[in-house]
Amino acid sequence: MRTVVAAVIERSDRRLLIGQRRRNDTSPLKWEFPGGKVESGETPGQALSRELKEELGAAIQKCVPIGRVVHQYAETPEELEILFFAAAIAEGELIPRRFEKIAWALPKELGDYDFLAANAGLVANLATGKIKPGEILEEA
Ligand SMILES: Nc1nc2c([nH]c(=O)n2[C@H]2C[C@H](O)[C@@H](COP(=O)(O)OP(=O)(O)OP(=O)(O)O)O2)c(=O)[nH]1
Repeated sequence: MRTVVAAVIERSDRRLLIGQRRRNDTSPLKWEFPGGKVESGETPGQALSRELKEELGAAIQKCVPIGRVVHQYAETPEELEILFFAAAIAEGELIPRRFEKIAWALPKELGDYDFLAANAGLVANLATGKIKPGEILEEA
């Protein structure tokens, strides 16, 4: 089983950062949270920091686990364990290096985006306010 880490980043206006996969990626043009596969020798936290730097030029300041999903996509052989985190990043411009595009969406707008299948449960919990990443980070 391959482990993937992904970050839910909330801005001061409550919007969440989401990224659209590129046309030539697996699951083309689907939306996801920034992140990627944990490489050997890395902790999940280290992998999250590396991915956010690579994908967006962003520096993680804090992260707290908010969910775990095991999912197998039909088009890929490996089963995935996806670890979701609420994360805070340092202020500064984001440079989308690996996404078709990025967006800042209100939780209630998340349903308008075509997310990867494994994200359905988390997206529902964010959209209904059952999971509030900003509050979770503040309380941690
Ligand atoms: N970054 C990220 N990946 C996710 C999320 N949800 C979800 O199912 N995934 C899946 C998509 C990919 O299969 C895998 C992340 O792999 P990756 O982004 O590092 O690498 P990749 O697209 O090159 O992987 P691959 O499928 O082409 O092998 O996890 C999510 O919210 N964020």
